[in-house]
Amino acid sequence: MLDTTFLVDPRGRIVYVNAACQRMFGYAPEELIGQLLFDYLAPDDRARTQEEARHVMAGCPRVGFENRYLRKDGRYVNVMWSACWSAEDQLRIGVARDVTHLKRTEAIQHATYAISEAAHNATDLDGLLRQIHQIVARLVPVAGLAIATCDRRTKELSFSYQMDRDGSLPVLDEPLACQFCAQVICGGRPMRLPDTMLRARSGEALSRHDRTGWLAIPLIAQHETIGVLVLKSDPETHHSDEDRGLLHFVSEQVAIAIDRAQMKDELLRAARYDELTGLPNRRLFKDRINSAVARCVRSRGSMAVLYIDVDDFKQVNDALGHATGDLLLKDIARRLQLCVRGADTVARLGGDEFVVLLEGVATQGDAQLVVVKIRDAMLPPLDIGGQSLRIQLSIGVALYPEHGQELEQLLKHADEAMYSDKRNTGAVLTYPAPPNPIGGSSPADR
Ligand SMILES: Nc1nc2c(ncn2[C@@H]2O[C@H](COP(=O)(O)OP(=O)(O)OP(=O)(O)O)[C@@H](O)[C@H]2O)c(=O)[nH]1
Repeated sequence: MLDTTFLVDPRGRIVYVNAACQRMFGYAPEELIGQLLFDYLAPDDRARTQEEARHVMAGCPRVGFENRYLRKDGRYVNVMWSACWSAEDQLRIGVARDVTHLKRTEAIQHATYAISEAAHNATDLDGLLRQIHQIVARLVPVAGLAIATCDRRTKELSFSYQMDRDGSLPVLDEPLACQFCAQVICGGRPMRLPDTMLRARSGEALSRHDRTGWLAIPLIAQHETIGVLVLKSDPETHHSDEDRGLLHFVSEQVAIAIDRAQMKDELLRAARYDELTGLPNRRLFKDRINSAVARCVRSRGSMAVLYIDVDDFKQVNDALGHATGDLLLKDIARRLQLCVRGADTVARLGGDEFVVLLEGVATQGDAQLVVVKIRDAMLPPLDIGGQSLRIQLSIGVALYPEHGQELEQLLKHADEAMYSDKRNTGAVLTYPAPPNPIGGSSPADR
């Protein structure tokens, strides 16, 4: 028979079981007869199974109750029961069907569906990784989970997500974890953290804590390894071959979901940030200034906009090359950011033009304090490949509401003020710090 038939007395003791139990539970009939069936139950399923047995013994035959038992080899078997009570014999008659395979298929289907739903609904990569943790934890025993992802451009590996069961703690110390993940990426297949690597870290015999199991599965999307899924398991519940099979299958869906989320994040970032400097671009700046205007209208607040242009920047490109010009722009962006508060916005409009949004600044005098700070920050020359570059900025200020009550008016005023500043100061960009202005550009020329 494919199914296992049990006869169980009112106390739950097995009175009879057929030979099919050997295949399903790993025990021969003589090993089970006389034992309590309850003792073989998965601990999590005990309470509801007792409840179900009471029901059956009250004279309600049932078909379709499911629970799990621990086999002799330590694996779980999923069982579906048909059971009834014989009052005459004072025996519970149960026919057990092995539905482990069915359950596994169901679990894979659920996980696949849940992952694609999470990929669809998650607003960002962080949210997606949190949901993936929950989905994996429903599939196999997980004490903690980490996800390492490769940077698309640099190919550097870093941990984008690490979480223990209790919601805290980095999962594995970082250098060891990176070394382990690098090995998994090279091998291209799931791998358990070898004890030798743990010993190399602790330098002695492994403690119970160190015996925690670590299983890493490469995340492969479009034939490329994009990261590694690292699972922590308690010393008592190392992942079985079946768990590994499940994880291997699910990891393919996880990889696709992460790949898509990364791409979406990148597209969103590219649409809002300047690639060279990492500063907000014109579009994001407009959003920020519009929100700031709305806040000012509500709270009768004030703000200032600084329009900044690098004097004679073209000559850096012409004389020292575009790459040097790029480095200079990056350094200017960095220095500008150091001059303002976290709540302020520094953005690059394009080329050598930057803007700064200073919320809560009401007067020309207050804005000028920041202008002076910025000019001071640009005083130290930048050293690029032995070239000492000095720069000068032209800066124009517009105040809300004095010079405009909306974005375009404010930018126009600040731009005009910047040109007026350029006319007044003249260009003094020098490299490698010679005394004369470059290229004969005089304020009158512009
Ligand atoms: N290296 C580099 N140069 C850029 C980039 N974007 C624009 N530029 C260059 O920046 C220069 C901008 O020059 P302008 O603002 O027109 O002129 P300028 O030399 O700064 O002169 P003034 O503005 O009158 O002081 C042009 O040569 C552009 O080609 C960039 O991303 N990297």
